[in-house]
Amino acid sequence: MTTIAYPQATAAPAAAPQPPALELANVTMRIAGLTAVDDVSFAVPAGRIVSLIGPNGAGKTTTFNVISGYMRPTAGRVLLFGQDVVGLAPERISQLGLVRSFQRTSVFAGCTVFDNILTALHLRGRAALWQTLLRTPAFRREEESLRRQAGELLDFLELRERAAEPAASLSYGEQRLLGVGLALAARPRVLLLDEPAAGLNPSETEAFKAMVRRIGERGVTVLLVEHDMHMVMSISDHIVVLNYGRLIAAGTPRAIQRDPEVIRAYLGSGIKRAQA
Ligand SMILES: Nc1ncnc2c1ncn2[C@@H]1O[C@H](COP(=O)(O)OP(=O)(O)OP(=O)(O)O)[C@@H](O)[C@H]1O
Repeated sequence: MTTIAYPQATAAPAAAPQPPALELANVTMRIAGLTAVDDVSFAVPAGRIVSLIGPNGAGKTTTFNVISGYMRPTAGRVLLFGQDVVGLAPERISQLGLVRSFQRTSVFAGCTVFDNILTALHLRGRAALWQTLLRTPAFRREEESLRRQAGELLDFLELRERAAEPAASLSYGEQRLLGVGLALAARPRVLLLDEPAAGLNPSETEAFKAMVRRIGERGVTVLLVEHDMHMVMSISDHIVVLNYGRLIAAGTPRAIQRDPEVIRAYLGSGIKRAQA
């Protein structure tokens, strides 16, 4: 089990130890005779930004699928704040606070940017169907509150100016930001981001990096799969490296950039770019 050493926050001596936000313990996933994830263990402490990197086919997406409940691992445990979530449906895991934002944009293109966020917030709303249908005072109060939250979320995403426009009119980068906004509307405690920088131009990547940092500052734990090493090295508190399904290294960005096995397996000649 790879233990990730973080500087300890000062805590009262008697405080009960907090479980990590997410922990994988000896997770193995065999698919059609191939071991896509091979006895992988790592922990993601609450409130940190951790990246999962490795060459194509290393098992990153499969690991995400196992964590989020889309695949049941052949062996091992996945603990969300100490609770084993193996065998739970993805929707249940999402209700427990682990939300995944997909590689492909998933916005409702024909709706306005505001309505996209409002709809996503409604999915987590508390009003019962009968309250919604009858438009009871409780429903109207909740609607007002959700509209206010949608505005706040758009401020957070720096998309408020585009609120009234159809999502389809956003640039690709803005659509990716909105896609993360939809995931944030589910109020995640842990957010999984699958290649958020794929296809973004450099300025869009910068905007995305800033947003991931802001998400982390709000106390949301982030686990990121990403090939853009500039992004990974600049925003991660910690990095976990997979190769052929096995964990080959885990450490700070600085340590990972100097790890001979990681350089050999993945960073290779890209190391200079990653350090730049
Ligand atoms: N549904 C599947 N059926 C068969 N093989 C699969 C399936 N999903 C993943 N694999 C195999 O498992 C291995 C790990 O794939 P995975 O997609 O998890 O890697 P990855 O690190 O996410 O790669 P990439 O960076 O290219 O997205 C690969 O050899 C892949 O071909």
